[in-house]
Amino acid sequence: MSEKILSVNGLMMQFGGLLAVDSVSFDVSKNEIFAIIGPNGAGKTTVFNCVSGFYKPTAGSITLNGKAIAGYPSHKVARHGLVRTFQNVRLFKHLTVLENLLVAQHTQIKSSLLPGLLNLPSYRRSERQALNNAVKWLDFMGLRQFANREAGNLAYGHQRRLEIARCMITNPRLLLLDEPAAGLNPQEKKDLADLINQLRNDFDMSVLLIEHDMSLIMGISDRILVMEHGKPIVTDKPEIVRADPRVIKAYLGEE
Ligand SMILES: Nc1ncnc2c1ncn2[C@@H]1O[C@H](COP(=O)(O)OP(=O)(O)OP(=O)(O)O)[C@@H](O)[C@H]1O
Repeated sequence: MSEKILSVNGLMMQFGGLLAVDSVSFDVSKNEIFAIIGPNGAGKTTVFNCVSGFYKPTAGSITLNGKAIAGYPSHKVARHGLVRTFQNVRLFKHLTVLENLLVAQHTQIKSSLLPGLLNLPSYRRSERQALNNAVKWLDFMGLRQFANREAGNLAYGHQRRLEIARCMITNPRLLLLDEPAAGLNPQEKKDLADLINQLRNDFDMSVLLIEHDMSLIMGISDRILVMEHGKPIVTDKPEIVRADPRVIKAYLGEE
């Protein structure tokens, strides 16, 4: 577990007079599940937004698979193999479940306009491939029976799984999950933990996640970065983080 997929060094993000992220550095290795935790307002989402291209950091470097990506827009970051989910599920709610997975692939299909207009075999082939891929992911996520339902009408837990499927269908090297357990019931949380582990094991990728659910985090993370007031406190294995007096102090009164 040594090859680095992501390296963040000296990351800073300032909003007016507020330093929301201050000197944050960490690496995510190949096949690693890496979590960022911390009390509300610690700067976790801001780190995510910088890494995934939604914010241009004030300072610091972000390297994805050897490529410097700080300041890249999110679609370009995605093309380099980093995709993310959001705290509030973001799907095309009026499209069907299947259509959501087809649309996700269209950002990747490289065919030019002409083959599509002329309905050439190369175009039909890539459309067929996209459909097969979508069905594969519906099966994997246990969502096939909902293929033709509007995404916005799915149960919340299923919407979350669809959002993850929409990320996975682009074959990411690094998947960012922003509070994936929020709003899930205990059984769905357990299924989510199994799913995250399975994705990491079966698809040769890494996972970076933010989560408030401590039992989920402690159960699945290889390493955890704890932040407080924009600053990193400690980065280590779950059992060490759990016993660290600085972490306990940061969380006092929260848990
Ligand atoms: N776009 C923005 N403009 C101004 N301030 C912001 C912006 N985004 C975040 N902040 C501020 O930066 C700080 C860190 O916020 P951030 O959302 O990153 O924390 P967090 O650790 O993700 O919190 P939570 O666990 O509640 O989601 C907060 O004080 C927040 O108000």
